[in-house]
Amino acid sequence: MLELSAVHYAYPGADSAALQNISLSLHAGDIVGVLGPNGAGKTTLFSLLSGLTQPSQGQLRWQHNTIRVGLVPQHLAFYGQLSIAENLAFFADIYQLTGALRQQQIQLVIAACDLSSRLQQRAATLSGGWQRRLNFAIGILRPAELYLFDEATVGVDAQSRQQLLAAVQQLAAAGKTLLYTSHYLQETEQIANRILILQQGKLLLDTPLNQLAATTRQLILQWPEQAPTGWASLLVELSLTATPLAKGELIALQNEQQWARLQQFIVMQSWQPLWLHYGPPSLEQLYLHVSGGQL
Ligand SMILES: Nc1ncnc2c1ncn2[C@@H]1O[C@H](COP(=O)(O)OP(=O)(O)OP(=O)(O)O)[C@@H](O)[C@H]1O
Repeated sequence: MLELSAVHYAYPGADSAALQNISLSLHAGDIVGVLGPNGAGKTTLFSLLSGLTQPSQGQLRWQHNTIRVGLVPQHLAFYGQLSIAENLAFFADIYQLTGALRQQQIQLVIAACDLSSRLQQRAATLSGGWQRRLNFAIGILRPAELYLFDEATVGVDAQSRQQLLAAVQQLAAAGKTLLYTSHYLQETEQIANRILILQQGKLLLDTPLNQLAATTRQLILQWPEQAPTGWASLLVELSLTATPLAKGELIALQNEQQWARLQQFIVMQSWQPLWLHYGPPSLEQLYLHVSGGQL
């Protein structure tokens, strides 16, 4: 649906690039959790995907000519002096929604974000969590192929958050593509089927999540300096690929036999890995290791 190849972006006058050499493909039905510490480049990536900025180098290629993008921005983007209902009507006008589709979309987001009890309340007088829900509703009001959620649930109470996550999952089930940033790793783990990890503008990891974790095992290991002789050729023999991490490497295994062969090799060595984890890693474990410990 969308391909980024070798995308690079530097803000005018900045010393270093906010995004460097980002290549990835996005597909219908993907819920992609985008993780990275503050300043990693997540919001910049969303600006490029929503067309607000253009890459300094590299290309974004859409499968179809017109792709509509729904954005739930990190900063609240509605009119405080208008009520919830007036804000929804205003943005429906901006998105040029008319007739039955307009009514349908407005009703859909009111239900998805549980807004019905305060439709007439001025947005400025809502609590922080309610304002987030309105912000979320406006972002998904527009029928789109790609939806971007940037810290969409900050400050929302646990029950309402589950409702918003359910709305995200419904969009994916309807074949939409979603990118989702959150510093709540459990939340990302709950909904994402794929994880991107960014750090200092670089894409450190792009890996499938839930279903893969249930059916396959991942090995994360770190040799003291370099891998022993024979390690690389054993990986080739077993048709395995090692993805380099900030510390060590990650290898996705398809069966227990592969793990048995690797174990056999590891125990025979005169030096052992500094770090080794085998199994379906929790997202937090994976993330902390890949990013070198920065949340
Ligand atoms: N308007 C701007 N002008 C110059 N530099 C910027 C601008 N916006 C962001 N940056 C820089 O670009 C880099 C990436 O920032 P970005 O906001 O994309 O990170 P982020 O991963 O979304 O962070 P956070 O988790 O804090 O929201 C940072 O070094 C930031 O200082």
